[in-house]
Amino acid sequence: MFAFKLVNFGVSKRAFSSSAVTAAKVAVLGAAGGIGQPLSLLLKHNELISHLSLYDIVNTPGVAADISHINTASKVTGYVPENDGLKLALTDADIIVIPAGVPRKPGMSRDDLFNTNAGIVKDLAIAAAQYAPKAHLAVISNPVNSTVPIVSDVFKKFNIYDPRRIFGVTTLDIVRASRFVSELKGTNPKDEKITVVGGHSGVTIIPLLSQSGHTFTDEELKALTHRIQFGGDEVVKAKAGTGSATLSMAYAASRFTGSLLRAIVKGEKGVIEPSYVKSDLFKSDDIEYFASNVELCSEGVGKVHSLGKLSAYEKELLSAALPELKKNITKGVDFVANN
Ligand SMILES: NC(=O)c1ccc[n+]([C@@H]2O[C@H](COP(=O)([O-])OP(=O)(O)OC[C@H]3O[C@@H](n4cnc5c(N)ncnc54)[C@H](O)[C@@H]3O)[C@@H](O)[C@H]2O)c1
Ligand SMILES: O=C(O)C[C@H](O)C(=O)O
Repeated sequence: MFAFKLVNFGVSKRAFSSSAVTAAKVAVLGAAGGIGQPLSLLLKHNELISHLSLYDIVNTPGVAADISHINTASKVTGYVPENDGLKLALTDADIIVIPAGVPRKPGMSRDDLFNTNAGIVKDLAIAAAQYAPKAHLAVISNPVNSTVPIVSDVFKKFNIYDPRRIFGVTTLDIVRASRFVSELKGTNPKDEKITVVGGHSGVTIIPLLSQSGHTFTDEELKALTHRIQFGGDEVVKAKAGTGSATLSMAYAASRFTGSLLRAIVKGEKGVIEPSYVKSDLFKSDDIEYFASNVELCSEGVGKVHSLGKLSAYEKELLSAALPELKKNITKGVDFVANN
């Protein structure tokens, strides 16, 4: 039995009213997990966060107590399900980041996680719809291609759906792509701006290396593309049954959340992050969600960028991705319709 179910550390008050946001409450759901802990640590350093609200089904009081000792200004609270923990974690949240759910083991696809994670994400989306209907949601839980449609369709059922506020976090694909290209070209990864579009699993991950400013041999292009598409598998294999990417993902999610905060809290213009969002880019193929560069604004999604000019190879990758993406989206939509 925990000595306390709800912990509330720190003294700073929520620093904004609905009309003038100067800092935000960010809730992390799944905060005691492999991603949740380092993500919460990184978010504690973000000065645009006034309140970091940590929720998990276990161990959150300890994580919150630990992080709360870091000498940055934000308040940290930790919740478990008892005593209305989820409601308290979500109430007044401006951004909800969701890394709750099980990770892959070697030999599994992200879609193999669907049976467990779809229900977790659906329940958390229902709670978000009830307690923080205006929040921006950043979904990390896999399979992202399906969990974003799940959140969206739950919100439609609650009549609070605003597609500008729901994001699938695909930043890790871009982080990896820039790192892998820099390793090959001997450049600083920070200078590499690699566009990756599509979805977040295997063949649905489409790196647009023709737009990178580099030239590659056919062999390099195929090897790089494969590594970017299956970078997650590289980590799953190396972790040998103990999980998937957590630290690089925490970095990626912190970057994404930081960008969103700059847009919604500071009103900064021209903030572009790749993300899997409701998109009209492939509407004619009956595909409702697609990852591409997204310009963020105070309402969330500002402008969904088009893909630009594709090489013949990238057009082939796109043709392989679209049917898989459609299948993943339909699976999420059907889950909400039937459960
Ligand atoms: N989008 C991406 O690029 C990306 C990258 C890496 C991992 N992931 C995915 O993120 C998810 C989490 O990965 P991880 O390594 O942190 O897993 P983990 O098992 O280490 O942590 C998951 C946490 O979720 C918690 N949890 C389970 N059910 C919950 C619920 N109903 N409410 C709140 N919390 C709950 C668990 O208690 C656990 O602490 C996985 O689905 C993984 O595939 C996505
Ligand atoms: O590979 C996984 O299952 C986790 C994540 O989606 C990743 O890309 O690392």
